[in-house]
Amino acid sequence: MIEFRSLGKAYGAFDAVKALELTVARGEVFGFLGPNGAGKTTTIRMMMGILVPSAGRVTIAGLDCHSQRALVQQRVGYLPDNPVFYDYLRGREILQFVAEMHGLSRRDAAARSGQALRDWGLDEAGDEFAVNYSMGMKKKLGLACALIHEPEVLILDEPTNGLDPRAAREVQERLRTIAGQGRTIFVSTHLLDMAERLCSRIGIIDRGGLVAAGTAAQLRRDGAASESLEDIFLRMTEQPEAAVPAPAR
Ligand SMILES: Nc1ncnc2c1ncn2[C@@H]1O[C@H](COP(=O)(O)OP(=O)(O)OP(=O)(O)O)[C@@H](O)[C@H]1O
Repeated sequence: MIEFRSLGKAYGAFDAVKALELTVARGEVFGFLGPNGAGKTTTIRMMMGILVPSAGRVTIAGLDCHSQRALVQQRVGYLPDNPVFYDYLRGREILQFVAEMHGLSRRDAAARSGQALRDWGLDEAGDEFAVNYSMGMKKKLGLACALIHEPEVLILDEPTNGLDPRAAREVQERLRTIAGQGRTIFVSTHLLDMAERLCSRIGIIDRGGLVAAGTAAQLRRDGAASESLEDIFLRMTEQPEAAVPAPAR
């Protein structure tokens, strides 16, 4: 469903993403894990056609994410790492706008927006301007926008970043319900417990390169059942010892 073939992105001499080779199957919930600066957002932006790869390609349902990005965007729902809304629009109007952009009639868009507000617990805030929304409400509105056209693939960049534990739990529970509906989900996260609970397979990216991919059980060293996902993550993204500067004479 999602195929990365030698995908790379360089900024000058710096490789932000290096020769990424990966296949995500239809219906899979794939967790994309990596430390800060590993290349997760860069990869996701190439999937959405908003960054041009320096090498290789990524396809979704056989469509090239760069040259066929308009077709890809019809099939994909996307939550950016930092969703930005028109401050002077109300939550309901934002959903209506996004739904109509996806080709729904005004009446269908209104019905879908109302349902989305109820699904995400934003019903009472639907007529409030988005500028007044809390971080948690903005993320929920972003997820509702990503799902409004009922896409078969969801690409989520840090869906629980910046949320308090209760809001994070609510979002995770909704995502589990959505995952149960058979959609293909590609989700980047720092939250290892979320990856463990939500994802059928996990990929770990470090300094631009994919260092491992598999189920949590497959990633455990030599079948060490006691190794937590956190242990695996720390082991695979270990930094070389920092050079100790020579003492000044
Ligand atoms: N326009 C740019 N020019 C140069 N370097 C960039 C540019 N955009 C990103 N980078 C670098 O590319 C690397 C990967 O960044 P990216 O945002 O993809 O990481 P990330 O895994 O999403 O990190 P985080 O978890 O902190 O959001 C970082 O080292 C970043 O500084």
